[in-house]
Amino acid sequence: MHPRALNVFKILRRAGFHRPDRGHDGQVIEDYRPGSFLLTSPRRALLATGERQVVTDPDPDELAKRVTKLLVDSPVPVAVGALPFDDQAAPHIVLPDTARWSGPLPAYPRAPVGAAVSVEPVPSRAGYARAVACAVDSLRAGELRKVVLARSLRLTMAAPVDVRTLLANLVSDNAAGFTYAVDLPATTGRRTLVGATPEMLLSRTGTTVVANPLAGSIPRDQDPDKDRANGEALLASVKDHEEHRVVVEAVADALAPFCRSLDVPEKPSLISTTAVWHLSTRITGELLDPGVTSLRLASALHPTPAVCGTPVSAARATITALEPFGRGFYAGAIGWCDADGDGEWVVGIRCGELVEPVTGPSTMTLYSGAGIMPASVPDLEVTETSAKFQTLLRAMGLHLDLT
Ligand SMILES: C=C(O[C@H]1C=CC=C(C(=O)O)[C@@H]1O)C(=O)O
Repeated sequence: MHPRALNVFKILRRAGFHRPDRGHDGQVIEDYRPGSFLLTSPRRALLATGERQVVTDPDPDELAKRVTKLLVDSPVPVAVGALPFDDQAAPHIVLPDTARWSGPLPAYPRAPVGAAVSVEPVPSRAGYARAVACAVDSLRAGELRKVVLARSLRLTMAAPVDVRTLLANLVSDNAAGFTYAVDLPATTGRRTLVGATPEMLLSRTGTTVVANPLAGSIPRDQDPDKDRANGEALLASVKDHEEHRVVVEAVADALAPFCRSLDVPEKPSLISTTAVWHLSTRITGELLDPGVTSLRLASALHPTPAVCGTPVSAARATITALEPFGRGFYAGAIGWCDADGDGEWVVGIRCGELVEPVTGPSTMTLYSGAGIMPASVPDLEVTETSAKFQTLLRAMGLHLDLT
C-alpha cells in the first residue's frame, strides 16, 4: 500500500470508520448505546456514535453545502441524522465521532423490551375515522388530490425501554426493511426515534440514484389464502393504484431536474412486510451533476406524498388541521451521506418516539398513517393504520387489541 494511503487508512481505522464495501464488522446492534445512530438495510448496517458537530440549516441547499464542506476535512467522513416532517423544525444532521459498517445483520434471539402501564390512542379510533371522513370531503371538493393522515398511540412504560433489544427484534422481524434509531434534539432527558421502515426514500451511489416509493396498502392475514387474496385485491384496487401514482409522479418530478436519465416503471409491484402489503415502484436515475449529494437529493424529495400529500402546502394545512399532535420527526427522512456524496435515506415511518425524561416514566409514542384519497373508506383506513402499528407493537412484545 502507498505510504500516504496507509496513513489515511490508519486515521480512518482510528476513527472507527470503514467503507461499506470494505469492513464487515458485525456487532453493530450489540454495540448500540443510547445516543447512537443506527441504520440497517438488507445489504449493510451503519452504527455512528458521538456528536462532533450538529448541522441544522433549514435551507436544503445550505444544509447540503455545509455538510459537504465539513466532510472534506472530517476524520470520520460520513454525516448521519434526520430531516423532520414538521417544516418549522430544524434538520438534525450530525458529524459523529465514530462510524462503523457491517454487512447484513442476522436474526437475533427474541427478548422482551418492556411493558406499558397505559396506552392512550390520540386521536381515538372514532376520532381518526372522523378526520378521514373530513379529508375525504376536501378531496372530493377538489382542493386536494391526496393527503396522508396519521394517528398515534402514547404508551407510558413501566420501566426504561431497552432500545438495543427493540432494535434486535425489529431487525429480526424486518430483514427486507430498514431498521433505525436516531437520537433527536431534546431540551432535557433523551428523545430517540426508533423504527423499521419498508420505504427507501433515496440512495445515491456515484451518479446512480434509486428511489423506491411505496403507497397503497392492505393488511396481511394469518390465513395464507386470505393473505394472498388481500395482496391480489391490492393489485386490483383502482383507488390504491391512483394513491400510488400520485407518489411516483411526485418523486419522478422532484428527481427530474437533477437527472439526465430517469427510469420510471409503468406499473408498481407488490411487496410485503410482516404487517402489510404495499404497492412499490423502484425508480432509477443518472445524475446530471455528480456533485449533488444524497443529502441534497433527500431534501428535494422529502416529504413525498407517501407521508404528506398533493399539493404539498394544502396537504400540510389539512394535516395540521386534522391531526391532534405534532409529527416532529415521524414521517421525516433518516439516513447518511458520505464525503463522496453517496448515501441512503429512508422514510421515517413504522416507528415510535421514545421520550426518557430526567425523572418520571418513559413514554413511547407510536405513529401510523395512511394515504387518503377521494374514494377512501374511513373504517378501512382505521384497519390499515392498526395493522401498521403492529411493526412496533410486535417488536416490543405488546399485544394490544386495536379493533
Ligand atoms: C404514512 C405511512 O405509510 C405510508 C407509506 C406506505 C404506504 C402508505 C399507504 O398506503 O397509505 C403510506 O403512504 C405510515 O406507515 O405511517
